[in-house]
This record gives sequence, structure tokens and C-alpha cells, in this order.
Amino acid sequence: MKTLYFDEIENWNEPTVLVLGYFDGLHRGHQALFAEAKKLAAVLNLKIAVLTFPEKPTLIFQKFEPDMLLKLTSDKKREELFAENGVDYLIFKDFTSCFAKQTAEEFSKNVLDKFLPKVVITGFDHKTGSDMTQLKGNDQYKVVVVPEVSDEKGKISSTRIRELVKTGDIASANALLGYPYEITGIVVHGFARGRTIGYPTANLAIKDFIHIPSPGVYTVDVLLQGERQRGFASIGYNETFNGKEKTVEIHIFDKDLDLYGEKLTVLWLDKIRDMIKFESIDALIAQMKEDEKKARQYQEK
Ligand SMILES: Cc1cc2nc3c(=O)[nH]c(=O)nc-3n(C[C@H](O)[C@H](O)[C@H](O)COP(=O)(O)O)c2cc1C
Ligand SMILES: Nc1ncnc2c1ncn2[C@@H]1O[C@H](COP(=O)(O)OP(=O)(O)OP(=O)(O)O)[C@@H](O)[C@H]1O
Repeated sequence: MKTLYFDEIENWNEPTVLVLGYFDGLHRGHQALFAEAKKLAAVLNLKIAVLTFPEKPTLIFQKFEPDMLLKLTSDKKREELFAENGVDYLIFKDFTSCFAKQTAEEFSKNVLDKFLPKVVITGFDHKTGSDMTQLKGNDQYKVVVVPEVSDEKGKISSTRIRELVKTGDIASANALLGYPYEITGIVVHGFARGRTIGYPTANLAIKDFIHIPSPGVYTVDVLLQGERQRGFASIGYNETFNGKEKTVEIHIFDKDLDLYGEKLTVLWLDKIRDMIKFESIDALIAQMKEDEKKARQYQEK
């Protein structure tokens, strides 16, 4: 897959199946668009291009809140997911107010035509342009609209997944994503108390603008030297020790590791419980032993 920036593209000469949208998380609904793109690209012998934006378009329509920059994947993981979904060309366009002023027809003429689309793929509820209309086909391309992918609670959407992550319902978020929610961080020093209670933890510094699950104890898998290792994680304020800062800490089972400075990718599988302020450290250790049993037993659905 090639990643390109709209403003740097000059002469495009390959006809494409063009997929449109922001695609935060590339969930099962989004994956249906790429499955359709792959089918058509194979039959018509075309490349798949996706036209997307580095940041969510909502950024320019609402009063800014720092949360608006948070995503369901890191930028790196997002690119990997596009590649896994068969995209040949990933094209980023800054979503600016100037760009947003175009009507759907102007957008088609000024932007889409550049990529010589034979087919443009959108989802059933995709609206574009300042007139917020469904894109229409023309002499150059036809528009294929992918029907809604839903479950018993309705449409699978990035908005629903964000809420699930924020409330700690990771197992449900994963069911909608179609893969485990993941966060990568650098292992940094904490208070080095973990070792003294029998559970050394890797404290993660997270640079990505990514949603962190709500405080609690979670079953996780960690990607370490290309292998998945089971562990459990704590997100919270270490209230038993009167902690003041929120930490994200991972204990990997059956390993004695020195990980400072390593990049650790954590796959969040399920929530075990909320954080508790214990009366004693022994009570915390006893609870962690119970948590460990649950984490070891957890099997991904
Ligand atoms: C699986 C797991 C569960 C935890 N549960 C709690 C908890 O309920 N309450 C709490 O105050 N701290 C909890 N902790 C955090 C410990 O207090 C923390 O790991 C310990 O203080 C070590 O911190 P340090 O790495 O900064 O030294 C938990 C940690 C892990 C790994
Ligand atoms: N569940 C779904 N079924 C079919 N198409 C979908 C589904 N969800 C999104 N799409 C389509 O994928 C493209 C990208 O959508 P978008 O990035 O707005 O995702 P979304 O999940 O609807 O996001 P949000 O919840 O933030 O509105 C659009 O063309 C949209 O219509």
C-alpha cells in the first residue's frame, strides 16, 4: 500500500475503485465497504484507493475539545488496517472549511475525478458536500452503496465503539471492531512497588491520541517479540497507595522481563472489575490472585 497526500499528487493515471469516508477504527461496518471494493477491483482489474482525512471532519464544525483528537487506533495501526483491508492507495486530504464548502457535485468534479474512479463506494448513510447529499453516479463512475451492517442494537458505528471503550466494555467494543482493541506505549518507570507485591508491572507512557478504557482491571494479551503473551492490566489511580496520577500498567504472566524503553502493544480483551481502594496491601494481593485466575482462563470469542 502506498500512502499519499492529496496536495502532493500531480498526475494520477490509474483507474480506481474509490472508497470514501473517515473510518475511525475500521470496524465491521467499514470492513464491508472494503470487502465490496475488493470484489469489484478483482472483477474490473482496478486498484483500490481510499480518500480519507488525517483528523475527524467534526473537528471543524464544533467548539474544540481535546477529546476530539482521540481515535480508536493509532495512526500507524490505522494504516495497517487499511492495508489489511486490501487498499492499494491511501490518500489523505486535510479536511478544511474551504474543502467543506464544496457541494457534492463540486466535490465530485474537483476531487473525485482526479483519481479516475470507475466505481465509488460509500456506506448507506454517507452524505457528502455542503449540501449533504448522497453521491450520484455519472458518465465516469457508478456509485455502489453498501447496505447497513448492524447487530441487535442497530448500526455498527465508531461512535458506539468509542462509548464502549470509554465505559470499559471492551469485549463488546471488540465484537463490533472485529479485532481486539489495541494501545501501544513505551515502558517507563513507576514507583517500583509492583515487584514488592509479587506482580511487577510495565507502566506505559502513551503518545498516541487514543481512547483509554475507563479505570479498572482488564485481561490483556501483549505483543512481545512477535508473540502474544497473556497478562492483566490496571488502569487507574492506585488508590490503595493514595496515587495521584492515572497509570496504565501491565503484568505479563510467567515472565521475568526488563522492558524499560520497549514499545509494548497491548490487546485489551475483557474487563475483570472496577478499581478498589483496599484497606491493606494483603487484601489487594489476594484480589489480584483472583483476577489472575480470571485473566488466565479468559478465552477470546
Ligand atoms: C491486575 C492489577 C490489578 C490492580 N488492582 C488495583 C486495585 O484494585 N486498587 C489499587 O489501588 N491498585 C491496583 N493495582 C495497582 C497496584 O497498586 C500497582 O500495580 C502497584 O502499586 C505498583 O505500582 P508501580 O508500578 O507504580 O510501582 C492493580 C494492578 C494490577 C496489575
Ligand atoms: N455499519 C455500517 N454499515 C455500512 N456502512 C457503514 C457502516 N458504518 C459506516 N459505514 C460507511 O463507512 C463510511 C465511513 O463512515 P464513518 O467514518 O462516518 O463511520 P461511522 O462508523 O458511521 O462513524 P461515526 O460513528 O463517527 O459517525 C461511510 O461511507 C459510511 O456510510
